[in-house]
Formats: sequence, C-alpha cells, structure tokens
Amino acid sequence: MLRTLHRMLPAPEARALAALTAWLSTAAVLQGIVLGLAGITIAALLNAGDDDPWPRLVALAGSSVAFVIVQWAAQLIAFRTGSQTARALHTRLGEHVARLPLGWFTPIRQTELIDTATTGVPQLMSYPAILLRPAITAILTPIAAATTLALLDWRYSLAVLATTVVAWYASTLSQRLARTVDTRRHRTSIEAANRILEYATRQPLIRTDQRPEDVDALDHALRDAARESRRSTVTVLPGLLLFSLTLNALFAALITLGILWVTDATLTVPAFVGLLVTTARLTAIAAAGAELAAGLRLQHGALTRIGSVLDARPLPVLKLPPVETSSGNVLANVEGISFRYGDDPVIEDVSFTLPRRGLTALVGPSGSGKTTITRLLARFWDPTNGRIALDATDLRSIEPDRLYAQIAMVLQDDYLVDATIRENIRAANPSATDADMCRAVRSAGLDSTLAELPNGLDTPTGPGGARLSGGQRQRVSIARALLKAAPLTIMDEATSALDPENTRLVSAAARELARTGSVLVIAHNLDTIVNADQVLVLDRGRIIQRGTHAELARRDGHYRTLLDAQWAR
Ligand SMILES: Nc1ncnc2c1ncn2[C@@H]1O[C@H](COP(=O)(O)OP(=O)(O)OP(=O)(O)O)[C@@H](O)[C@H]1O
Repeated sequence: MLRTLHRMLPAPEARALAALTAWLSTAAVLQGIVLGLAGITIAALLNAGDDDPWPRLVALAGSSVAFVIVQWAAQLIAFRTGSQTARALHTRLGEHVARLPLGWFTPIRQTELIDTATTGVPQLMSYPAILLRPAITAILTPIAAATTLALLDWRYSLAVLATTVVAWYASTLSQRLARTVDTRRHRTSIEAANRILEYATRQPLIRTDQRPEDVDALDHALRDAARESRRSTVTVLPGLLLFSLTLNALFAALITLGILWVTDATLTVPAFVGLLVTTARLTAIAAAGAELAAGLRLQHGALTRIGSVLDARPLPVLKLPPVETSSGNVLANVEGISFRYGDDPVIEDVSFTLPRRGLTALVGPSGSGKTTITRLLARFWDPTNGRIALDATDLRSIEPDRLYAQIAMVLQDDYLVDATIRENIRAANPSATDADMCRAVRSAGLDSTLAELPNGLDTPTGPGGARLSGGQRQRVSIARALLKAAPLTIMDEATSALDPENTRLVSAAARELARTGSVLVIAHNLDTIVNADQVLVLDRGRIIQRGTHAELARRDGHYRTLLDAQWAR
C-alpha cells in the first residue's frame, strides 16, 4: 500500500512520504530497542548481585529519550505529510480527470468520482497522518526488540522473530479475506448512492408518472447495500478472531518455551521474567495494530479506487498524416465510421461531410444514433472503424484543447457553472468585447429574460444553473455558442419543445451561426430542417437518405414517413 501511494504522488510529496517512512521506521526500531533493553534491565535488576544493572539502566534511559524525541518529530511530520498527500491526490485526480475523454463520464463513474474525491482522498489523508505509524511499528518494533533480546537469550530471540512472521502472515490473511467483501460492499453502496441521486433528481417525473419501478430500483439498491454491509461485518469477524487467537497462541507458545528452558536450567528465572515483560508488551502492540486494520482496509480500498481513475487513459493524440478532402469547402469529413457501446453496434458505416459554412440537420427516430454521431464528432470516443477529420486533420491527432476550441455545443439541458450569467457566457470567449456579448445576448433572446432579473447579467445561475428555468438555461447556452462562433457548432433541439419561443431561438441561432460556420443540428423542428443546406436521415445507425428538405419531401421513403408522422400534424 505504501509503495502504491508513493507511486501515485508527485515527486515532492513522494519524497516527503519516503522521509516520513524513514522517521517512523527509526522510531519503531528505537521502540523495539527500548522494549528489549527493558526486558534485559529487569532481568539484571532481579538478578541483583550477579549483574551490574547500571550500564543497562543508562542504555535504557538513553534509548528511551531518543525514542521519545524521534517519535515526537515523526508525528509532527506525519500530520503535515497527511495534508500534503490529500492535496496532491486531489490535484492529480483533477488534472487527470480533465484529460479523460468525455465518454468516460458515465453516471456511475461520476458518482464514484464524487465518492473518491470527497471520501476516499480524506480517508487516505489519515494513512500517513495516523495509521502508517502503527503499521510500521507492528512489524519493525518486534524485530528490533527480538534482536535486542538476543543479548539475553538468542534462542528466545529467534522464537520471537518466528512468531512475528507467523503473526504478520495471519494478519495479512485476515485482511485479504475482508478485502473481497469490502469491494462488494463499496460497489453496492455506490449503486445505492446513484439510485438515491436519480430518485432525487427525477422526483417530478416519478411523482407525475407514478413509476413504481423507480422506487423498486431504489429499494433494491438500498437493500443490497444493507445486506453487503451486514455481510462484511460478519465476514470480517472470523478474520479478526483468527488473528486474535493466533496472537494468544503464539504468546502461550513463547511462555511454554521459556518454562521448558527454565526447567532444564538453560534459562534463569530473572531472564525469563525480563523476556516475558517484553513479549507481553509486543503482543499488546500487535493487537493494537490489528484493531486499526479496518481503517487500513478502508484506505486500501480508497487507494485502489483512486488508482483505477488514474489508470483510465486519455484518448491518445496520434501523429497522423493530413487527410485529403475532396474540396477546400469541407470542414468535417466523416468517412465510413462505425461505433458500438460494448457489444451493441450503434453506428454502421456512416459517411458525410460538413461544409465550412452551412446548416446540416440530423433527423431520425429515437435511438437511431443521432446523439452518438455528434459525440463522435466531439471525440467523446473514437469510432471503432473509419475516421473523422476536422479541417483535414484526423480528430485522433488533434490536441484536446485545440479540438474543443473548434467546437461549440448547445445541448437540450445544458449544465451551467455556479457563477453569474455573464461569467457563464463569457467563458466561451474570454476575449470577446462587450459589444459582441450584447449581440450574443440579444440574438439568444436573453435580453427580455435579463430585463426581468434584478441583477441582469450579474444574476447568479446557482449550481448547475438551478436558479434559471430550463428555457433560460438553454438561452444562456445559445448565447455562449453565438459568442464562441466556433468553426463547428453542434446543437440538440429540445424533443419536447420547452416553449415555441425557445424552439424558434435555437432555429434562428442555428441559421445565424451557419452564415459564418458549420452547424450540425439534431433537428426536431421543421423550421430548422426546411432551412438546412443538407438533411441526413438516420435509421438504426445508418444514413438512409440525404438531400435538402425539398428533395427529400418529394421522394417516397423514410423522410416522408417521418415528416407525415412527426411534423405534418
Ligand atoms: N452510453 C451508452 N451506453 C450504451 N448504449 C447507449 C449509450 N448511449 C446510447 N446508447 C444506445 O445507442 C443507441 C443510439 O442512441 P443515441 O442516443 O445516439 O440515439 P438518438 O437517435 O440520439 O436518440 P434520441 O433521439 O432518443 O435522443 C440507442 O439504442 C441507445 O440505447
């Protein structure tokens, strides 16, 4: 665990952890020497007359003082290292997550990430601060004590070393037993957390639709979590019992050995008493170490989860030759792409181009793959076959920052950061002038909304934009896209039109952006489609028709059927 944590930390914090380990190891060895010397001194005092106890008493006092000083310094360093470790892990997690492909952020991974950042990292902080000391002490102190005891009786010293190895093995075994249940318990508790989040955020839907299956799913998840929690307690107990029994059996074995050696006169009674005092103290140290095992296991679990986030690889940026395009007017070239989520093919052999300027409407029934195509264009994932090029460059060879600078997105229910409306919009283009900002706000239809807000553009949006209505959030998102004026804008029109005014605004913004850039709209609004330069009709992951609205509307086929069913009402 120490090695894993050491590997995860940046160099300065890893060095601090190594230094702390050295301090704690020195303290543990000194403690062992103190305990060994205590046994030897007791033997010498009981053996009055035969031995001069003073040299031993001086050595004991000297090593005790050294131990207290080193232990005190180590503890101070431990608290500092604990908070440095937590800070470094938070930073590493944050920097790493920012480089992961957007497709990595599934709901369950998001819940895991919240748990890791808010619970896992703070848990790990107490590893260097509190638990590393007893963990090191439980191993090094008995070894140092046993070695010191060799001055009194080398056979007993070897016996203590052997029992230390057996006790260490028993402790590892009991922890391994518990770790498997810990993993299951964590999985079910994350599933429950996810369900609770879903239950809380979908309350309106659950209440109005009276969906008992949502409540059932939550009930199941909570029951599973409670069951695993009970099971983990029950499974951990035999391990703890095994360790406690082993420890007591080892102590009894050492006493028996001592008695045997006293009986055959190869060990004196005072020496035996001295050895027993030291051994009893070592047993107490080992038992205290075992009591902290549960904490260590929790930290091991947290470390494993942080490791699995850090192991997730960002999509590689490859060195690829430029892509030839048929004309300089092409911005995006999608060539024979296929994609699957797991084993399910979702997109199959799709090809199309997006012009540098113009509006492309993507239409098709629900589940036909429209959203997936737009996500592949923003490189949430790489297609399993084929390639996508932006400005004659394969997406896989564009640095993420450069790629995101070229794309703007307006989604159905956009997430706003907890800042003012102005800050949310300006984030799209920090160098935009106030005049550009006003234009974007006006075109997005936000001016009427702002007039009703007491602080206008400086109104806080709340976490995720919760203080604005869905329609207002979408208008902020449109203003952001207008201000960014990226070469490619991807828009997702609301399926269940929030209000006709917003639908008209998305359509108008799409047309405006299409005058200077390329716009790809997942279109549900006939107005958008009629104005599109090309319409791509998608069905079960394939493009089955393409052309303008007028061309497609004249032909029999899927588009006409869609048109009749959806828009001609
Ligand atoms: N993250 C995911 N994991 C697994 N399957 C997914 C995932 N996202 C979408 N799918 C599946 O991929 C298929 C295409 O989904 P997609 O969201 O691209 O369709 P869509 O045409 O945008 O649908 P809608 O109009 O309803 O939004 C669907 O069958 C969907 O169930």
